[in-house]
Amino acid sequence: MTSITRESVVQSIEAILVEAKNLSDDIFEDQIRLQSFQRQVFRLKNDTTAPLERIFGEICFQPHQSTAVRIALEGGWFQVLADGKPKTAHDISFATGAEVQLIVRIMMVLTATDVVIEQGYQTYRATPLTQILLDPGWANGLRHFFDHCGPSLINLPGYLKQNGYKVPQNVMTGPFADAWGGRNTWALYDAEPWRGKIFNSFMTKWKEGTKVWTDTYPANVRLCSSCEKSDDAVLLVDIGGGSGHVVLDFAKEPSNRVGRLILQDLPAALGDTDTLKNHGIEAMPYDFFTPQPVKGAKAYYFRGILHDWPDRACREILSNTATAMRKGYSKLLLDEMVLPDTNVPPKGALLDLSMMALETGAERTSEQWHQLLGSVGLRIEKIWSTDYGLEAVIEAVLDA
Ligand SMILES: C[S@@+](CC[C@H](N)C(=O)[O-])C[C@H]1O[C@@H](n2cnc3c(N)ncnc32)[C@H](O)[C@@H]1O
Repeated sequence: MTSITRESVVQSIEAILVEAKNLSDDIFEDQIRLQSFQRQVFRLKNDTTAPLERIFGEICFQPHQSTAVRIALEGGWFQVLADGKPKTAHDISFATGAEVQLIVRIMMVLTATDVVIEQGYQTYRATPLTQILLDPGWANGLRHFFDHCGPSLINLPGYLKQNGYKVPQNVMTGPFADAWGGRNTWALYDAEPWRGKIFNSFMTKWKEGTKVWTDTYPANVRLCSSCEKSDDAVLLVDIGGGSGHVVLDFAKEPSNRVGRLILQDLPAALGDTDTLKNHGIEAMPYDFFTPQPVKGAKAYYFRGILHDWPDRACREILSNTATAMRKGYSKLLLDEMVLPDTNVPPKGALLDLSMMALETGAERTSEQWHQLLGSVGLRIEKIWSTDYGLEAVIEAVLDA
């Protein structure tokens, strides 16, 4: 372990300054540079915090921070701050009915962690964070991770110990089912549809917050130009596409209208099929653990599906697709993360743990993707990727 001295702190700050000068004018525009800068700032902050302080000031108390945000969200307190003007605990109490002393105690956590600004004595102001949580989609993201993933995460250390510290492989007996009375995520959403709505609303929002897959993958060159020219020809099947936000987006581009577009999911997830029909998209109930009924499409597209499942289930899903693919013509497209082998950014690492807790799934490295696809007779032609692989499209074909 290298010891931290005043000199090494000064050197780190100088290195950070160089990184800062390399940021683009709009710092959020170039994510690669921003993440490299953030990593150095994060490391300096950690290096200059005593280890005991890190354990008891940060790690032990992370759940407390999310709990405080979750309470304020559900209590409607962020709504009261929405106009950007300072509000007292009494104002929030008057608007929401919460007791003043409770507001003061929870706000103490939120101001200490910079979620809310403390403007003066028992007086609070919104931050960009609280403004984001006013959006129902992002608020549902917090609900999803806290309410659905939370119990499974808290259960995970005991679950893994009990099961001999092995990667969970069975979704029916995995950590989520163990924490939720034997139900996996999809069974829970089925039994309590309002939870499924929370999840779907978050997924739709999440999609808005990330790159469009066709920014990473040149669909025009790789798919549209070689799609068969006949009325029956299927250009793209979006499998497990939820209510269809991705395929609807894809359909808006006239140059993508060179073949049929099909959306598949479980019946309950398909949503409003009239909107789809109006955009010329066919909605088709389909369970991806059964053989794919659409044969010989140009592309079979999965977004954020395989990271939900352990390897054995993925092999089943992929085999069901591979049998419908036409050799030398069809492509399998996986819109997924491809984790770097080292220095995985926090977003990738923490999502991987969420996938284990939520669905017994995993984020995968390039080698893991090669192995998984190779095991069912598929070959990766190219991984199209940006942002350290956190946005990637894996393009595969039937192996020779
Ligand atoms: C993480 S969401 C991804 C949704 C969409 N692809 C997106 O990126 O927004 C997983 C999707 O898989 C669907 N799903 C789960 N089990 C399925 C099954 N057996 N057959 C088909 N779809 C399934 C869910 O209904 C859900 O829409």
